[in-house]
Amino acid sequence: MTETISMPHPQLAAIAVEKAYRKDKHKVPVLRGIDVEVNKGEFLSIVGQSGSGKSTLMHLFGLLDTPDVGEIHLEGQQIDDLPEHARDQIRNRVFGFIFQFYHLLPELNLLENVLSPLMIRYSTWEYWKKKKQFKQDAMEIIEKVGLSHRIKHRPAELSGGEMQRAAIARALIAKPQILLADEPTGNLDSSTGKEIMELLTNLNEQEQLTIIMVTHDDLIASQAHRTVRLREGQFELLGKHQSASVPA
Ligand SMILES: Nc1ncnc2c1ncn2[C@@H]1O[C@H](COP(=O)(O)OP(=O)(O)OP(=O)(O)O)[C@@H](O)[C@H]1O
Repeated sequence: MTETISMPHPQLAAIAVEKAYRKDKHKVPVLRGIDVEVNKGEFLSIVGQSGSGKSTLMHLFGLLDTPDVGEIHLEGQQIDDLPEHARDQIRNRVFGFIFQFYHLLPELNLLENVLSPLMIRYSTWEYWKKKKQFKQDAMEIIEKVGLSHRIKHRPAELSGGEMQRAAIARALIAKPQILLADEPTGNLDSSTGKEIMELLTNLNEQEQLTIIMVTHDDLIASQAHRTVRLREGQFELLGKHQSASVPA
């Protein structure tokens, strides 16, 4: 009798994913058969030339868009074909997003920005009932990203690095399992970028937070466990970095 060994599923996977956009009457292929598996606790970086489809792939992972062909799986289950409300729930509860230009709300202070995902997730009544706990959680996260001295500041009163830290705190308040970071250091000088990378690496190592990061910068990319390069709509595997261990 042959014994079947069931392998654990990767946390997130793209399977034979294709995506094209329409420009005038033409179909412009961007992703032409992407296969990638990401394990829990892994830090993956995605590099590639401008226009190679990095953000498109992140949008597909985070259920902000759907593939034309292929599937996105979470813990072995297809998620790209779920009804919209189920996709919304997964997007809000599983994924955290950070972007190159932070996307903080200018009229809210830092603490309010960090709390904003919870204001959206819960009804007004539920939010007010749990507000004390939420505020305490937010203060802990703000301390973790090193911004306790800035809670009343609005985004315009923060530096670029501080705004990115605030955006990271806002992503963390919803306790995501996977952080999708699109050019998180793209708007920062190199030493501030290094500090943000230290913060992301700590979150990955200490909290087993899975991170998928898009970057133009090979040096930044090399701090992840593994880098994949998008070229002509497909992945060119670059392999594991020597310096970091990849969770099984
Ligand atoms: N909504 C859209 N409609 C039409 N074309 C799009 C759309 N989004 C992206 N594209 C096109 O798809 C291609 C890939 O875009 P994408 O933003 O994924 O690339 P990228 O690798 O992230 O680029 P960059 O590094 O410059 O941010 C580009 O040619 C872009 O113009």
